[in-house]
Formats: sequence, structure tokens, C-alpha cells
Amino acid sequence: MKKLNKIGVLTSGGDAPGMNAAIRAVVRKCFYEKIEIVGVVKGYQGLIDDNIRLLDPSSVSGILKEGGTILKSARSKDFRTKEGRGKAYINILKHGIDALIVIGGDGTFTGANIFGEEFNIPVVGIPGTIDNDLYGTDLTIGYDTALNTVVEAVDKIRDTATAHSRLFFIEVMGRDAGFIALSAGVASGAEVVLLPEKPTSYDELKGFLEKQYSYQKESSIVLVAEGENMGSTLDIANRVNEEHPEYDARVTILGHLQRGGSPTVVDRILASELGVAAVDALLEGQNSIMVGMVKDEIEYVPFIKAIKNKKNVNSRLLNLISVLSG
Ligand SMILES: Nc1ncnc2c1ncn2[C@@H]1O[C@H](COP(=O)(O)OP(=O)(O)OP(=O)(O)O)[C@@H](O)[C@H]1O
Ligand SMILES: O=P(O)(O)OC[C@H]1O[C@](O)(CO)[C@@H](O)[C@@H]1O
Ligand SMILES: [Mg+2]
Repeated sequence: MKKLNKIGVLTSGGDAPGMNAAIRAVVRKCFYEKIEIVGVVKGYQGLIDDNIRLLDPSSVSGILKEGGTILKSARSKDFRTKEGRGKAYINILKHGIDALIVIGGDGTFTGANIFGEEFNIPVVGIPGTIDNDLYGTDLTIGYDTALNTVVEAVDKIRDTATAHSRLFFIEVMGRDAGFIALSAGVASGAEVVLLPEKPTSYDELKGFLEKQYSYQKESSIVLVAEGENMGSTLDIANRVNEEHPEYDARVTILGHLQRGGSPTVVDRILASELGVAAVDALLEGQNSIMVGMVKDEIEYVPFIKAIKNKKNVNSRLLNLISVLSG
């Protein structure tokens, strides 16, 4: 195994609270192990554009509690091309980088897997995405903070919904995954959740809502994952209002506020553990793997498994929504 003298670290895809805590852990662990560490600014695009700078323990002072990412993030189109990845590799050689740590989601790991195979450079991934849609880790960095943000917002909407006896459709993030909608739904007492993993028909939804209305509930909340199957949340709510004007339905789209804010304790600890584990993995000669946390143990999960294997939504939680919404 080639000696590790210099590691590069980057954040990629949607930012997630706790990415900074992970960067800090990687940088401080490298210092501890006497390995040089450089930060790549703006994800894979920064590798292509040679936007690379030296980091030291003081460059990560005070960032543990900060949302966003000091290294910035990007969704790089160029990295999807062989030519772009070729440019990235030239810059890796230019800076003498021996291995990469990438912090991001499924897309980031897909890119890392291709790059590692093309150029034979060791890459280790740290799961950082609010979506929690990676197999091989119980939680991804940022998910817990996003959940807390969503629940705080839904609680507030519940106050006004109850005051006016209204139905609210609240859209949360999750292009392809319903983890945020489901867990936040249980934690905020949502009456219905709409998830991409469990397609619901309009008639089923109508049936749920009619049942709720017949109970004379003070308010009802439908938490909608953005990737659910029925189309736009506004269209669903408009149709419901046309057929049932008495529900007086309203729509709130929580949007990007879910990605910001200071990370929770859970995310800070997870990010610190996985940041250190990623450097350990490289020192052990690991390659093309994600470091995950399963039942409080660090696991090395091949990128291909983390991306391709399906992490199932918790059917117990789904059942709770219908049992407890009465
Ligand atoms: N097939 C691919 N080939 C090369 N690079 C890829 C590929 N898929 C994704 N990437 C790179 O990874 C970046 C991040 O992926 P993506 O935008 O899907 O976000 P993500 O890592 O899944 O995070 P999140 O879902 O939380 O936003 C892409 O912008 C692109 O640069
Ligand atoms: O607006 P952007 O940055 O493209 O990101 C939106 C997407 O990113 C995610 O938040 C994940 O980071 C998805 O749930 C969402 O669909
Ligand atoms: Mg993703």
C-alpha cells in the first residue's frame, strides 16, 4: 500500500448540517496522524477548476456548530463527463494528493466510485445528506437536524391549523426518499404521510381525509415528501379544495430552510465519529467504501452497496401514523 502523505477532502451535492463537523474531524484527525490535508472548494467542480487549499487545525476552529459547509458544495455537471474527471485527476497529481474523502449523498458516491475505478485513487465517503437515503448507515449526517427543523415548523403550523379548523398540506424535502416525511410525521402527529416508497392514490387520500373530517378533528396535517407519486402538492390541495371546500385546505412548502441551521448533538457526534473513521479507513488501505454507523458500530460499506441497495422505510412507523391519527 502506498504511504498516505496527503489527503483531499470535499463536500458535494446538497449541503447538510454537520458537514462542517465532519470536515473538522477529518482535518484534526489528519493533524493527529501527521498527514497533510487539503480542502477542495465546491465539490467535484473544485477538483476540475483547481480550487484547492491547504487546511490546518486552526482553519476548522469554531465550525463544529455551524450549518452549511466551509468548503462550499456544488452539483458538478462537468464531473459527469470523462473529460471533466480527467481534468480533476490532473489536479490531484499536481497537488500530490494520495487519497480523497468525499462527504455527500448517493450521487456523490456514484461519482466517487467511477472516479476511483478510472484513475485508481483511493476514495472513502462520509454520508452527508438530509435525505437519509443511503444503505449501510442508520443515519446520514444532517438528517436529524432537518427532522428537528421540520417538526418545529409543523408544530407551529398545527397551532394556526387548529385555530382555524383547517387541513394543511406541508411539503418536505426528499426527491426520491420519504424518510423525512415519515419520521417527522410520527414526531409531529401528522394524520397522513405521502411517500415515494409507498404510492397512494388520490381516492385513498380522499378516503383518509373524509374519515378524519368525520371524526370532527380540530385540524389535519398531511406531510408530503416532494417525490411522492401524485404530482405537485399544490395541485393535490387544489383538487381537494374543489371537491371539499369545507376542509379549507392550505399549503406550506418548507423548502431549503430544512437544509440550514446549527447541527443537533446527534449530527455533531455522528459527523465527528465518521470523520475520524474515514481517515482510519484510508490508513487501513480501504478504498471505494462509505463509512457508516449501524447500531452504534462503524461499518465499511462498498459504495456500490450504499448506492444500489434499497434502504427501506420503517413499516412500523408507517403503521403508527394510521393507528395514532384517529
Ligand atoms: N453518474 C455520475 N457520474 C459522475 N459524477 C456523478 C454521477 N452522479 C453524481 N455525480 C456527481 O456527484 C454530485 C452530487 O450528486 P447529487 O447532486 O445527486 O447529490 P447527492 O450527493 O446525492 O446529495 P443530495 O441528494 O443530498 O443532494 C453531482 O453533482 C455530480 O457532480
Ligand atoms: O435545490 P437543490 O440544491 O437542487 O436541492 C434539492 C434536493 O436536495 C435534497 O435536499 C437533498 O439535499 C433533496 O431532498 C432535494 O430534492
Ligand atoms: Mg442524493
